[in-house]
Amino acid sequence: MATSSIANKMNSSLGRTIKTVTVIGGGLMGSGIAQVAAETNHQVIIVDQKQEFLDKSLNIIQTSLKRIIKKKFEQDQQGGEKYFNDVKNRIKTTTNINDAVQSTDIVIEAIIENLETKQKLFKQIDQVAPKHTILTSNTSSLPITEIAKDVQRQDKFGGLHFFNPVPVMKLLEVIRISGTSDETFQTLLNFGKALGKTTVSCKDTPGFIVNRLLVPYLLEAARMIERGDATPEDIDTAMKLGAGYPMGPIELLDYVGLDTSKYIVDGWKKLYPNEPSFQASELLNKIVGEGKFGRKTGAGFYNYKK
Ligand SMILES: CC(=O)CC(=O)SCCNC(=O)CCNC(=O)[C@H](O)C(C)(C)COP(=O)(O)OP(=O)(O)OC[C@H]1O[C@@H](n2cnc3c(N)ncnc32)[C@H](O)[C@@H]1OP(=O)(O)O
Ligand SMILES: NC(=O)C1=CN([C@@H]2O[C@H](COP(=O)(O)OP(=O)(O)OC[C@H]3O[C@@H](n4cnc5c(N)ncnc54)[C@H](O)[C@@H]3O)[C@@H](O)[C@H]2O)C=CC1
Repeated sequence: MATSSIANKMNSSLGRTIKTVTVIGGGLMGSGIAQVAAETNHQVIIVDQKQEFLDKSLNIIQTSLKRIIKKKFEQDQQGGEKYFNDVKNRIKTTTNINDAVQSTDIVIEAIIENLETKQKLFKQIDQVAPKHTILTSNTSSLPITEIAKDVQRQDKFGGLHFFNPVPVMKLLEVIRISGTSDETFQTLLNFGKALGKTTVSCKDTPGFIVNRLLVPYLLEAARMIERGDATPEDIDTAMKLGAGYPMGPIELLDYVGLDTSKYIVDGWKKLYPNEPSFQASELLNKIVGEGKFGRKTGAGFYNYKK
């Protein structure tokens, strides 16, 4: 029988309790992470570059919360209103990173998928955050070890990879690097549980578990369109009805964001140029070049504008 090299279960009493959470980047993922953290009684601060992005983030959270409350408090309007306000009151926003990390237990970075930008950000945070603060990245594809390259507190660094939409998807991939202490790793596993997620762990390997399998599949679907093998609609219908996936691969590319998908492939191609399943899709590059990033911009492979 195979034995697991990355233990996903340790002594849960080893970890510390996370009470305050700083989410950097309030886009698709950051807003979902902030929402789930606030819904599970954590105090949350979201940081983004401009107030308008923070306003957009709060809008995403409010829309999602309303969907949840509609079901959860179907017969209890007052309870629903209280839940909505309580969650909202646990979330603050700022454009000042240094302020946002002053007294936080954990930083979850969910900014653009670019190695240099993430490295620069963590170098800055490492200098200003309190000693006990754990630093994590929600990267889809970049090595956590590389992201943490310029950080002194290697023992308090790890990967927390959430899935889109965060309030719905139950999985959290928890990644440790060689310097991550047992206490930090256990704290991250406990935190995942506190967020209501099921945790899995793997080596700091490209795409971790899910994206290592998912992204090559998504890219091959785009290449099928390029080759004229099938239409986007038929590819999506085929994978939904023939393989039981909730979304077809082309719909899912639009849902993840075509810009983010391109960053993932570009990053992998740079780091692993000879890996055949990490080759770019010309069609994906062309659509991104036209400024169509998928659902979030109203157009991608499909058009979402009404
Ligand atoms: C790129 C990376 O690094 C990693 C990734 O994230 S890869 C992407 C991973 N995500 C996926 O693969 C998503 C695949 N798609 C799905 O699972 C589903 O299509 C979906 C959950 C997104 C939507 O489900 P659906 O059945 O098509 O639509 P819909 O009926 O609107 O939603 C289903 C439920 O989720 C809820 N929901 C959907 N989105 C929501 C959101 N943002 N917030 C709150 N609730 C939401 C709905 O209210 C609904 O709840 P009930 O069934 O209890 O009524
Ligand atoms: N979209 C997806 O399905 C998933 C994405 N991820 C990862 O999460 C991260 C974020 O992705 P998305 O939320 O989809 O992107 P997004 O484009 O929706 O949001 C990114 C946000 O970060 C902000 N930002 C960029 N640089 C910043 C900086 N230096 N400081 C503060 N804020 C900054 C942007 O203004 C934007 O609001 C990426 O690393 C991505 O690979 C992980 C899981 C799933």
